[in-house]
Amino acid sequence: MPRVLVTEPIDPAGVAILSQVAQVDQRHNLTAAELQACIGEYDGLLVRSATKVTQGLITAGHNLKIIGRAGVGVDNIDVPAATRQGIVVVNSPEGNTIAAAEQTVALMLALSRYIPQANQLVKAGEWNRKEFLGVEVYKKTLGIVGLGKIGSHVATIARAMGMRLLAYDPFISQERAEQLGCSLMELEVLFREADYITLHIPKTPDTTHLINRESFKKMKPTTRIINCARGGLIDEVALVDAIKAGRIAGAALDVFEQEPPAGSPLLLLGKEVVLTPHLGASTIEAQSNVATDVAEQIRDVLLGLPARSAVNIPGLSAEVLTRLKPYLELAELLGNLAGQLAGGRVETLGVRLQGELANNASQPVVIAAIKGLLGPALQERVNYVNAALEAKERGIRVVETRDESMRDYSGSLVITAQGSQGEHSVAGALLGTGELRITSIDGFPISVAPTRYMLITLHQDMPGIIGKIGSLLGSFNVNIASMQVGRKLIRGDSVMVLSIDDPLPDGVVSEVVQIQGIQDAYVVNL
Ligand SMILES: NC(=O)c1ccc[n+]([C@@H]2O[C@H](COP(=O)([O-])OP(=O)(O)OC[C@H]3O[C@@H](n4cnc5c(N)ncnc54)[C@H](O)[C@@H]3O)[C@@H](O)[C@H]2O)c1
Ligand SMILES: O=C(O)CC[C@@H](O)C(=O)O
Repeated sequence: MPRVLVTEPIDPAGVAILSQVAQVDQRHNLTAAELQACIGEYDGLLVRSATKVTQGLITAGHNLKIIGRAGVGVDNIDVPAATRQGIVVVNSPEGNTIAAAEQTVALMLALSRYIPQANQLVKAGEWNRKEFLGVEVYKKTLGIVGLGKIGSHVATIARAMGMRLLAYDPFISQERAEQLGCSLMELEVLFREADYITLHIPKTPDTTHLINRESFKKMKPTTRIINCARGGLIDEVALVDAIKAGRIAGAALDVFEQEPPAGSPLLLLGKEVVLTPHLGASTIEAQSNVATDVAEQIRDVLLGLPARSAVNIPGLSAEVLTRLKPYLELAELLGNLAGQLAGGRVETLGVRLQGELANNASQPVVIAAIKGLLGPALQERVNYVNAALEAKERGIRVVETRDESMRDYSGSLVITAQGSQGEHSVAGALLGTGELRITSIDGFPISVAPTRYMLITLHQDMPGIIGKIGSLLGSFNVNIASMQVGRKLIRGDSVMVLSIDDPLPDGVVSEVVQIQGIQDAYVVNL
């Protein structure tokens, strides 16, 4: 039974799902060294935001097939390292959207009305009403940075509270922003106009310290900032200075550059700041959603099924996968065959999708062809996660073309491998029964069911040549299961495909190419 390690508390619903297919170990307080020492025993790893899934941990996780993040942000996971190792990384892109948006609005109101500080004083027996004269959000301007799932929901709530909405998101259309009642604008303008600024973007090298010392200079002294997205989007030292200097009015933070923010000067500020310990996703509903979502994907991947929200492999719905699955097998087979015919180093892989395939999601088919090409060299180290990266790192150019008009089969594929020893192309299709057929080799039409061992020759079509090959193989005790010849012209160049029952013994090919009329011969093991 596969083993899954869960390193942070998750909803029991997730554990129940994982337990259907795996032995689940919940070990929540492992140090980095302890985690490193035990990760090699596990097929799956499930984390939230606190576990740092570093390159070192991934390398030590040599049995890992999947890493699940019970939440949205995968910035605590070295996704490129996982991809290189062929490990699927999944998250729950929508499970905690509402929770994070509601926490944002709660922080905005708490900050405006000093609720945490007032609560603390009342509990301490004080009754001080003058200290807590707040501000209303009604008719104030909210600047939303990042109008994705959470930013959009914040916009919907804020609009209902009577706020004017500005947004900065270079990847969102004007039309979408208008639907949400937001005016899209440049960040500098948003800084100048907003009374509240809320961040809903991922942390990337581009967004780190997006809000910095210069940004605060552009804001109004009444501006309040909310960060319920990721620590590090705001330069915290500059933020503390800006608040102390009265350059802005305050900040509410759920996330920090370092979590927990031990020793941070933020902790010494007064009622201008409200701080929560990364609680954006901490609702019963969100935790149930994300745990279920991610556990289901881990279960599926361990069962050999696709993951619906993989961040490093194209996600496929079960319906699309059922339709594409035979074509993925075909693409892998043809990629493998073309690579073996080309021999040597392949520089360009051509993938031509024809007929109904040309209208389909092509990326998985292309990846399958690459996987087939690299399979003989990399064996099980290449999979759907890392195939494209492996090709890129080897400098293999992948060229995809489409031809919807090709109707000889409902869908067919032509894979061309061009490299140091020349170029070979193979085509294939599915029969109505779903069986795979190789339908041409180097443009010579054939119809061959692929088998494990094959001998393929390029030769001159002439009387007696088939007999000579048959006798030669017989003399090596090789049993021929089937044989087919494809030619364009009588007595012209032709291709012959022999399916054989066992691997071809050493030395056969060098004798085959001695036969008069044989131009080349290839041993293919699929
Ligand atoms: N505090 C929490 O517990 C908590 C919970 C959930 C999500 N989050 C975080 O909230 C953030 C947003 O999550 P989401 O689900 O809305 O993500 P999302 O992918 O739906 O939206 C992100 C948006 O940011 C935009 N964006 C990317 N780079 C940008 C840039 N440089 N400038 C402006 N916009 C940019 C994108 O176009 C996208 O619209 C993520 O960082 C996520 O990790 C935090
Ligand atoms: O695990 C959590 O509670 C935080 C999740 C949140 O940061 C996310 O990105 O989804």
